[in-house]
Amino acid sequence: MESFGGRLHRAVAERGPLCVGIDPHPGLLARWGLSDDVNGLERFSRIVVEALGERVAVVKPQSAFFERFGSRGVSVLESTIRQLRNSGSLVLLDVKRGDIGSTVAAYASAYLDPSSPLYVDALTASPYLGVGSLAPMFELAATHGGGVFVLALTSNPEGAAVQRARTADGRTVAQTVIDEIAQLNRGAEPLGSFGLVVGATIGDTGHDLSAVHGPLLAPGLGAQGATAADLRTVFGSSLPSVLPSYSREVLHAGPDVAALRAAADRVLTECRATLGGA
Ligand SMILES: O=c1ccn([C@@H]2O[C@H](COP(=O)(O)O)[C@@H](O)[C@H]2O)c(=O)[nH]1
Repeated sequence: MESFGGRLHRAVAERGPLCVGIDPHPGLLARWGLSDDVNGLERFSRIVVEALGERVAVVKPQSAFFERFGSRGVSVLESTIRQLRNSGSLVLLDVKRGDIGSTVAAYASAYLDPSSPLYVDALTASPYLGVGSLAPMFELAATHGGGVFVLALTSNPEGAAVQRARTADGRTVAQTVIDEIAQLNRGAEPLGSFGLVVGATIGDTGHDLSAVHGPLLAPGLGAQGATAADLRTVFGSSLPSVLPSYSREVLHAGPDVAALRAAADRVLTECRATLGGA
């Protein structure tokens, strides 16, 4: 069985370093002429899958926008995940799960067990109950070739107060997360399956990402103000591991399928200009 890191490495080589989010904001549904209900949600998601599922390396549904419609919204999420998997893109569910270990084991079953209706290639996880509490996710991911992206330095300004606080040994909280994920990826080839979320908005924070050897998901591009050129400042010598992530910047181009594809191509070209020479 191929690891998630291996599958991601191949997908990026074939399709380019790009993750596009499915974030059906109420404002985007209105902009696309869709109703702010489950029917609008389903139509929105289908259009994104049709436009990008066969072209983009990774598609990242944002669970919150599906959950807000209750069980019918989660049902749309399940079918969107299925459609994406059939179209060939890797599915990264942005759901930021984290809890005590025994509950994390249930989250792991929900998202990383191939028999689950919400089975995805990878999910986002929160380390604020301790990175060790996420162990059941790491274990199930390793068993089934899945991936986990752990929040390290998030793109929102509020994150810094927690993530850049100093621990007893002088490292920041974020650096302890970075170092633990680096340990998990040791020896993995061609790329580890355990990634980090590092916002493209954060500037040069002096954190050392050089040993991570796993994918670095970079949200915050476009709508949150960061540009592809900012990736160089944030990631420095770790640029080759960066997976740039855009949601609204691309989704604003919809609902026209050709326009969505053109927007994804444009941001990919911008990212390649920075990452290409990395
Ligand atoms: O640090 C983080 C972690 C996750 N996100 C998520 O990414 C997208 C960003 O959407 P844009 O429209 O491109 O701003 C969204 O789903 C966030 O929840 C993040 O922005 N920052």
